[in-house]
Amino acid sequence: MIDTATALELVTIHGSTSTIEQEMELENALDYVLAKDVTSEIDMPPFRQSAMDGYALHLNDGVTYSLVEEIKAGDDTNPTLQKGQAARIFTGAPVPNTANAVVMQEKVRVNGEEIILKEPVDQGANIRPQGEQIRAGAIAITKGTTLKGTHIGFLASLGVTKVSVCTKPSISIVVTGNELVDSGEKLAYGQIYQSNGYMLTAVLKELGYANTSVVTIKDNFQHTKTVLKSSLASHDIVLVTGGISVGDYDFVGKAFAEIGVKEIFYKVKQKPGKPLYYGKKGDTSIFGLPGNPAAALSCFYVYVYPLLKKWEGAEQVSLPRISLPLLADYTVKGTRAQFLKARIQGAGVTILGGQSSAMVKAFGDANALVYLPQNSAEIKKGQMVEAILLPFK
Ligand SMILES: Nc1nc2c(c(=O)[nH]1)N[C@H]1C(S)=C(S)[C@@H](COP(=O)(O)OP(=O)(O)OC[C@H]3O[C@@H](n4cnc5c(N)ncnc54)[C@H](O)[C@@H]3O)O[C@H]1N2
Ligand code: MOO
Repeated sequence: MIDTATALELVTIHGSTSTIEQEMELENALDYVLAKDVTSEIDMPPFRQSAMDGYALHLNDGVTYSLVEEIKAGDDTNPTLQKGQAARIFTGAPVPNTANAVVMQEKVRVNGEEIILKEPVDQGANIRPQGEQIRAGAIAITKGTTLKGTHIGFLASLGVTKVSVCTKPSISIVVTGNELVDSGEKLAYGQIYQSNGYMLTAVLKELGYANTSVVTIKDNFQHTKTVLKSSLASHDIVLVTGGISVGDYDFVGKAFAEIGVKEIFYKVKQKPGKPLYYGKKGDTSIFGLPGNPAAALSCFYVYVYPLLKKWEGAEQVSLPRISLPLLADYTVKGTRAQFLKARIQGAGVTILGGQSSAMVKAFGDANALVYLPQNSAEIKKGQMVEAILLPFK
């Protein structure tokens, strides 16, 4: 059995990266990874901009200025102000080249066609210099960034309409088990509702991977081989759940071997997810995730997420990890490394109840997974632990 760090390293070494790029309208590019740097074609702001409603001044030594102009946002006027002259100006309006400060209207007294400063005004006050945010020709966002709403907002402000992004992988989810029944049907004794397929489809969608399909199969060797073969042939990534342990009806590992999947690793010293399998056939990666839903989800965030990100050429492949103090004592069961459903609150993190690998309920309250290395034993309140930040929490 290998340790968690080795398993993660093997996934990131062996995971393939797509070579296909596509041009995409900016508005459709949410959650795609940039395939090329985006360079700004304009200075932002494109002109010297007023940051306040007030008066643009050509500073002199006195406190009284004569009012000669009015400039609204969107106006294309650039009046010449002599020393001691002022123009009424509004937030976002172009500041005349001859003005060297803007004073907020609250800080002046208006007297007919004159304004009187209530306090001194600094040179350059309340003027956003041209190109203050970015200069034309500079890189706005680098290749490998996963585009979020914030990035789209920034690129839109630069007038970008199209971006070059990496294609997303097509993902096949194969759920195995004789006991599985689809929701909507009545449960007979010994049966449970199939949930892994719905769960993985939903968390993938949440992360921007919508090109997914689910197949449910019984614990039958021939059928397992046939379905896995066709899933591998038609997808970039295959996620199988269940049937990967050592039981007589766990056919997934044997099927992988027979259809020519190259095993990269099988079994990791971790809880949950001990029987995790990762292999490759050609460029297609395949995971054998444990059937237990919380184990499958934990392995998804720790190992599948970096594989997806690497496939897209992302700069940052793993979920971020931070160090935080534990808010209550925790006793570790067993010696394996642990990924524990946890909630970061304030300046610390609490390990939640319901840690069984069959129990997915606590994931609803979790915003992190606490990682405890092998043989952690007793962790005391206040001790620093590593927390993996879950996305969208
Ligand atoms: N003798 C041993 N038995 C087991 C070992 C072991 O080392 N020696 N490891 C245990 C560990 S740890 C895990 S994790 C499980 C993993 O088993 P499988 O991946 O083969 O999963 P299954 O047995 O098929 O299912 C486990 C559990 O999950 C339920 N399940 C499966 N698929 C779904 C689904 N799509 N939706 C909802 N629930 C699902 C299934 O009914 C089982 O209860 O093996 C241990 N055994
Ligand atoms: O490793 Mo299993 O996922 O503990 O139950």
